[in-house]
Amino acid sequence: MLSPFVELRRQLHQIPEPGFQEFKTQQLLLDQLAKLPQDRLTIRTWRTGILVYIKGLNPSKRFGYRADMDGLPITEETTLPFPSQHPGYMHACGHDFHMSIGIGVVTHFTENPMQDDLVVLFQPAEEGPGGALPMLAAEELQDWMPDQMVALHIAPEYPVGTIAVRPEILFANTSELFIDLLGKGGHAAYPHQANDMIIAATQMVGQLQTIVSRNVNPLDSAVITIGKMEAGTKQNIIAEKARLEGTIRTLSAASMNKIKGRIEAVAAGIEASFECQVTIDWGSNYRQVYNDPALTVEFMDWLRGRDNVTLFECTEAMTGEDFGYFLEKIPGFMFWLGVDTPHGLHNAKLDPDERAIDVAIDTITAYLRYKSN
Ligand SMILES: CC(=O)N[C@@H](CCC[C@H](N)C(=O)O)C(=O)O
Repeated sequence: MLSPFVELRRQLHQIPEPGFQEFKTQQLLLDQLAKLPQDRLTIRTWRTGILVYIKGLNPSKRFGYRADMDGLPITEETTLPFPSQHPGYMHACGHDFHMSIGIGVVTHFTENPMQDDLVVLFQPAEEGPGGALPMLAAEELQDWMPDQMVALHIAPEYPVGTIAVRPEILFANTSELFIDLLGKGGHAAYPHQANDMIIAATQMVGQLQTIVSRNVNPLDSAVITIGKMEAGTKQNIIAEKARLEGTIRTLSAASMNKIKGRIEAVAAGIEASFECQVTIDWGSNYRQVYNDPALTVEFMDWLRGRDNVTLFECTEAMTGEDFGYFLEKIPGFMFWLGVDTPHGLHNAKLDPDERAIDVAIDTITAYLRYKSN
């Protein structure tokens, strides 16, 4: 017999939706919350997100757990019997897990209240454009602001039962990167009368790859990835336009500024050498996920005393997370939850082990109860 939270994860898995369009997801979660005893619950919605307040027995603090809600534009290639029903979209970053764990935590505390209050936030648009910052500013959250926050992210590389975490930086600073190149289109047979943006864009991709290798201190990790490239209309037409889409990751704000400066310099060089126009849009930017050192060390010590989980002190990762914005305002931490699958995050074959859902619910509820007493 499946746990109700695994059952919910399977339902959520079938309806991945883009950021701020999580309409079916929101409704499914609201339906689930409506089935719970309501005496300790207050529920608010904000855009496609949900805020849930669970009143404690004798509260002096307010804890927070955050789950993100959106899916990714990936066509699923798993062999699961409950695949995505939304063509071209998939929960390939584990947000279906994060949400079902959130409902598990709410369910636990509505049935077995702790001393303190708890706010569980279902936050839209983590993959972009970013829901954390506007949710933090939302009127609906102001009188429910937690004193301490916790969140998790599934980790394909660790076995089920592993929790990986570290004090201080866990995830990188991020900036999206959108580059539009505008030249002059023309006939394939008359290249001298045109400015070919396919050549300009491919040269630019090559030059961007020199920034991390030549301009950033090798001991200060950084990444520039171009994940999408678009240009041209037909094989015998010289492309007037090209577009590059990517992301920048750094472990320091200073490196982010330096990289952005270098990208602008590369763009100016491309403009001069190809007689074209290059426009840069930095899209959405996320702050690093900075785990509060004292709370994280305390959590790690507490984990060492538990026999159903193995603690692993990990290194920083170049992934991004807008949960960093919560941690900038509210002390807390994020941790990795082992889900043991050979396929990484953002992979069309990602198939996390569902046994991790109960491990997470059990760990978070026990930790919050420990902190609340
Ligand atoms: C955990 C994870 O995979 N998060 C995403 C966050 C994306 C931020 C933004 N859209 C960007 O691409 O910069 C990630 O790609 O790390």
